[in-house]
Amino acid sequence: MRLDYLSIFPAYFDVLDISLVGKAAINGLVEIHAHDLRDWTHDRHRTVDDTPCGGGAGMVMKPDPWGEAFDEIIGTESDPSVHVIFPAPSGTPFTQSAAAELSSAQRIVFCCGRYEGIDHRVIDYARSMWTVHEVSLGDYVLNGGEVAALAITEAVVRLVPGFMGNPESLAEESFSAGQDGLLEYPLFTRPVSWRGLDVPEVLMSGHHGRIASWRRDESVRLTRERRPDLTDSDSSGIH
Ligand SMILES: Nc1cc(-c2ccc3cc[nH]c3c2)n[nH]1
Repeated sequence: MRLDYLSIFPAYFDVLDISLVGKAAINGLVEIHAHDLRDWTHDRHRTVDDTPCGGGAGMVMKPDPWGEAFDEIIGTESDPSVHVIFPAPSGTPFTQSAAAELSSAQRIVFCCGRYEGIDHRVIDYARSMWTVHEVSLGDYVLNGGEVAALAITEAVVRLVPGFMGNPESLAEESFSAGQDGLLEYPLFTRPVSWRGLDVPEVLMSGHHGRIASWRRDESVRLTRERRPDLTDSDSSGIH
């Protein structure tokens, strides 16, 4: 899997060399390429923004640098196997199932906006050429797309076959299919007693049936408390 990042702050992605994603890069599972959008400007000030047509506050990212960067990084041929991701507050909420789908992609290009956003024709052009995803991380506003791109990268790459040492651990995580789309149950480890707080006895019983039942009940309880929106979804085991 090749991952490209287009941003006016490409140094945001240096952290990928440190994290587990960096390990995957060393193992050849993923290739990471960060690019400075200003490399595709031609004026002395390396301008990437301009005032919004129709007025309004702030600045909008000009289409020209994006188009020239696309030409060089992706190419000028249409290819639906290339996934181009635009993080945006107006995007479709990013989910674990979206991460799972993207984990089989061979190429993902992250377009990280700044200012008030990117000229919409950039997205329209990308849609005419590649598979485009406008995604939101959640109902809050960031200053740009970089942090969202990092979060999406981690969610996707950890699902790439061969990345996780123990793929079985993926099955029990929140939102995973193996968890029936429920939130993960509380976790405990040694010491059994810590500052007057004890591990639930059932987990020390060695009775696997009771442990499984306790964990299921806790997942259902937590999901009902914190994410009632998940309790009606087809993937959840509760209705
Ligand atoms: N979920 C979420 C995405 C964003 C986001 C994404 C891109 C840009 C570009 C300028 N501001 C941005 C904000 N905020 N919150």
